[in-house]
Amino acid sequence: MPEIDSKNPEHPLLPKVTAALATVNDPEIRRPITDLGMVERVDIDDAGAVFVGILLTTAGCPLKGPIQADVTNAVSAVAGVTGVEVNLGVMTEEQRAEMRRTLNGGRDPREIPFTRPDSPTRVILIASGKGGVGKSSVTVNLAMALAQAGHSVGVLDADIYGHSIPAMLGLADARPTSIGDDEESMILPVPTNGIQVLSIGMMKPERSQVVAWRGPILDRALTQLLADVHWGDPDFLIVDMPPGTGDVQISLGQKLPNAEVIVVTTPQAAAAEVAERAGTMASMMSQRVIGVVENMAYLEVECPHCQQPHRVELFGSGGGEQVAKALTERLGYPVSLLGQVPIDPTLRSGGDEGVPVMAEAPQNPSSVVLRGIANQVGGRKKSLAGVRLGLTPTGGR
Ligand SMILES: Nc1ncnc2c1ncn2[C@@H]1O[C@H](COP(=O)(O)OP(=O)(O)OP(=O)(O)O)[C@@H](O)[C@H]1O
Repeated sequence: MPEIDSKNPEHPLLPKVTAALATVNDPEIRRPITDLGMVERVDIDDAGAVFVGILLTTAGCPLKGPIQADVTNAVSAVAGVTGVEVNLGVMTEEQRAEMRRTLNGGRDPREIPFTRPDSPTRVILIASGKGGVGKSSVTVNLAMALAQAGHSVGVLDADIYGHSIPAMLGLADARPTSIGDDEESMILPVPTNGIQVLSIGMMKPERSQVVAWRGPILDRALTQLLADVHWGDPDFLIVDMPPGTGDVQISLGQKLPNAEVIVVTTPQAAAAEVAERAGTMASMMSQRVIGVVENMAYLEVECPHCQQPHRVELFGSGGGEQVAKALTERLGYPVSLLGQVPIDPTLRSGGDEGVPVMAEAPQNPSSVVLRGIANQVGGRKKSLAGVRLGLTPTGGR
């Protein structure tokens, strides 16, 4: 733990106050503020009044309010403390560099942490053949269901054309915090609904701007989103891919050869055929397709005659099954249909309003199916099969 200055280091309350401060996590980094060098000083007077000096990474830190409140609450709860004053300051460039070193844990700052053989993170790419089939909706709600089941989850919106994840989570205007503004800077994903989120859309200076990256620039941007971001070794990184089989698929295929892929399709045969191509592409990049989600599978309506719920298959049927079967044959291992998500107006309105159905209506049929998919995905342990162990052969030349 970095040193904490104090006017009265022998004060009997100091160890208790320090221990209380160690229970406060930075909301973006999810580590104790005491480990991060954010507690600059703690002074305690004879009457038990505590003064805490906190250093933020940037003056405009969007979470300074919650940090100040958490510190006040934690210190107030210590027996013998009669008052708390929290002063917020800002780190120097040297202090920020020290924090980055702590967060990096000694690894090369340009290394993609998810390719390390000992990475605990399962990277799951949500892919589709066509746009508009519900890939982003599945990404957000699956991530939230995994988080609700107790997993730590990062979400990366890599859909350069339709980065809709921020709006779906009510983060349309959020901008991630950057620790430092030089070559070595580190970006912190935005915390919301128990998940950590970063989107290509958040890196644009303005919402209305179009991302027109291709080739090497796109490749570099994707590397940055994986390597220069403090993802903090979550259990899962769920990546919303652009539809189709283009530059991002190739680039992420090379950067994340051990990623797993879920293919999203709608029920009609034409969509299913395109979805098969997305699965085949993933396999060509040495990624493993772990299942298929059929979205907008049916609409449940109450029959005016018998008053029982009936399923209306608005977009046909069988697409998910067809993709799972075709990929099983083509890839030579079982690819199952993980679930059929019904059409749900709350899922749609929740996406538009920035409150995902998993938060707003966790008992809706669409939430129940998506939670079932999360249970299937989350129940499996990270497999080391096919993982490159990063061993360098010795001997020879
Ligand atoms: N099961 C569903 N029930 C009702 N509406 C849905 C459902 N799934 C998705 N939608 C709606 O369909 C639209 C497209 O969904 P979404 O943005 O998730 O698709 P996408 O495949 O990510 O699209 P894109 O590739 O363009 O980003 C959104 O308005 C979303 O709210």
